[in-house]
Amino acid sequence: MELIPRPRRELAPGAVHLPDWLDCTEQRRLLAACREWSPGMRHQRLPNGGVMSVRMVCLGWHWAPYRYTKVLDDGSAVLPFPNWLGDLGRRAVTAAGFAPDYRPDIALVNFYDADAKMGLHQDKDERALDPVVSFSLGDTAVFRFGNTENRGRPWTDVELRSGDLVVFGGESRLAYHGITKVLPGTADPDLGLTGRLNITLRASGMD
Ligand SMILES: O=C(O)CCC(=O)C(=O)O
Ligand SMILES: [Fe+2]
Repeated sequence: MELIPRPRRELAPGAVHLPDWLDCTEQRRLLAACREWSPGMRHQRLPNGGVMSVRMVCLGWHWAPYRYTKVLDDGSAVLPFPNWLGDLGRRAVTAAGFAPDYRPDIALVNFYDADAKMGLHQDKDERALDPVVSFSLGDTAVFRFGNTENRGRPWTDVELRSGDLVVFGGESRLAYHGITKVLPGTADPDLGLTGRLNITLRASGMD
């Protein structure tokens, strides 16, 4: 928690940053769940031959760049998307000012070590255009939120700290965004996480 509270901020129309949205108890609960999911974390190989620096595990639908599947490459089934995470997602979109009838069925759980980044990209493999919800835990990271046209400016850089919520939907649903750097050692030692976790929720629009 911050000594001086950071204000809620619109990053672009339809994109909102709510600092310290998860309290310490909720952060711990989410971290404990991530630890249960973490044995499935992998560095994803991209079709262009690159390998992502984050380690990722998916719930509900597996993101096999750049499409969603129910089965992983090794033939195992994707982990289930828990109801409580959907409830948390509904609370999050409501807090951000979006309609509460949100039914996310995908979570991407990303782990960033000190050197991991995520290049600017659009979340555009979903068939639905419901908002994306993002929760951050652990080390602070610099989140770049751009525009829907291309990877260039205008963009806004914002620090995401443990407990922060970002929701982007509406006109910003297909905006380019990414993580330019993690600030190692910035996590509250009491949380007990070295590195950063980010959990994004999406609605697939698929059965
Ligand atoms: O780590 C973040 O804050 C962003 C993650 C992200 O953009 C994604 O998983 O698509
Ligand atoms: Fe994304």
